[in-house]
Amino acid sequence: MLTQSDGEAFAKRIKSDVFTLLSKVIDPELGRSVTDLGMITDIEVEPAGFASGEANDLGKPIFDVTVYVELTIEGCPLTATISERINQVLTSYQQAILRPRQEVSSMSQDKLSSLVDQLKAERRANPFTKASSKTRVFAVASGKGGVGKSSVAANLAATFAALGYDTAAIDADIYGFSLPGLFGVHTQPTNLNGMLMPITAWGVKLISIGMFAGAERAILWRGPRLQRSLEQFLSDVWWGEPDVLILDLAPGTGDMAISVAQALPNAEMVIVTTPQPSASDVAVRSGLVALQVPTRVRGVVENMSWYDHNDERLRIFGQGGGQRVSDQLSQALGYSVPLLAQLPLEPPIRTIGEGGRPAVLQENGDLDSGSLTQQFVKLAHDLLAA
Ligand SMILES: Nc1ncnc2c1ncn2[C@@H]1O[C@H](COP(=O)(O)OP(=O)(O)OP(=O)(O)O)[C@@H](O)[C@H]1O
Repeated sequence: MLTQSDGEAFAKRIKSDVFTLLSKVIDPELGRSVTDLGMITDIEVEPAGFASGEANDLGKPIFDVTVYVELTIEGCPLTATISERINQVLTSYQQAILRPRQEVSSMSQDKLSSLVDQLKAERRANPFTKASSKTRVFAVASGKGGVGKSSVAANLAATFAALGYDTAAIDADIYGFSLPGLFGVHTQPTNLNGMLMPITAWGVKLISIGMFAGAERAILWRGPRLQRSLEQFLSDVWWGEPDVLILDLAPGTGDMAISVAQALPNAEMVIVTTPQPSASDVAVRSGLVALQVPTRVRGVVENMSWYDHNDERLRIFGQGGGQRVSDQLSQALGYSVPLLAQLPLEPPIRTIGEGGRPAVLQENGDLDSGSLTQQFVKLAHDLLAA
């Protein structure tokens, strides 16, 4: 039996232990612990008797623990996740049985502003230009529209994430955005005093102009649009420090790739084409941008290379486009630009993609075991290898 003073001393120890345990609860949006973010404003611990139920808990002291949580914004969509994580930490405590309770409120405007200022001060405007940035940036480009550039970007991002890499993706195709649809995102990013939280879908942190409506979209569209919206996505979104950043560029041969190379000097380009000359000729031109700006073209992905039908391989769009782009870019740029993958025409890429899930993933979010997925896994590894 605990005396009253033992009980008080124990409660004090529990309070400090709980604070330490909560320092491991990470806010899913900001990627920082709830204690670092000042979200835990108090912890109250009250003795509540002794356990008499389950055999392995018999005799353990019971405490009611109230955690006062201040959320960064009211109605934060991830409140339930944060609450659940806090409860898990409390119920896993070994030395006593803790009965958790949470008092949830939201931060005052002043506290929120200073938190956002502090977070902003900790990073440069565009975190990906830092010499120490560990993020590999892959910009997926094509000359022509409709060749499957966005599908390749989405499936590649989902593959990296499913392989365990911290992965982000920017839909830089502001006029023809498609990543929200391909990832099944229908919500608007949280705006934390001017800092936007990317939306995580299928393990990928995503941002797209398609996620914004009304005034927010209007702001992103102002000014010299392409350059500015990309810069805003890079500097106003809280990215943390992902291992991989995928950009889905607008189709075309000019401005966008130059903007990307200026904003992201480490960006490596992946050119997507289909086999036919009308796509591959213009794909070569999109890669030649690397002659004007210091960016490296890492390789070519040929999409819709064939369609397997009743044991017959049909080359619906002809053949040779990917190899042609690879040969011509290698020659023009003076280094090897390999043909990294040839992907089949497979209806599930479209049907599953249109349903809001990258086709390389199963419904539970794990990588599928099919040959298409294996090709994306190989592509992901090859891109990281050099
Ligand atoms: N390998 C494939 N097999 C079957 N369908 C595909 C394949 N790749 C892409 N698609 C489908 O083709 C259409 C065009 O693809 P996607 O939007 O990815 O192309 P895009 O090059 O990004 O086009 P845009 O730049 O015009 O947005 C989509 O409906 C997509 O689902």
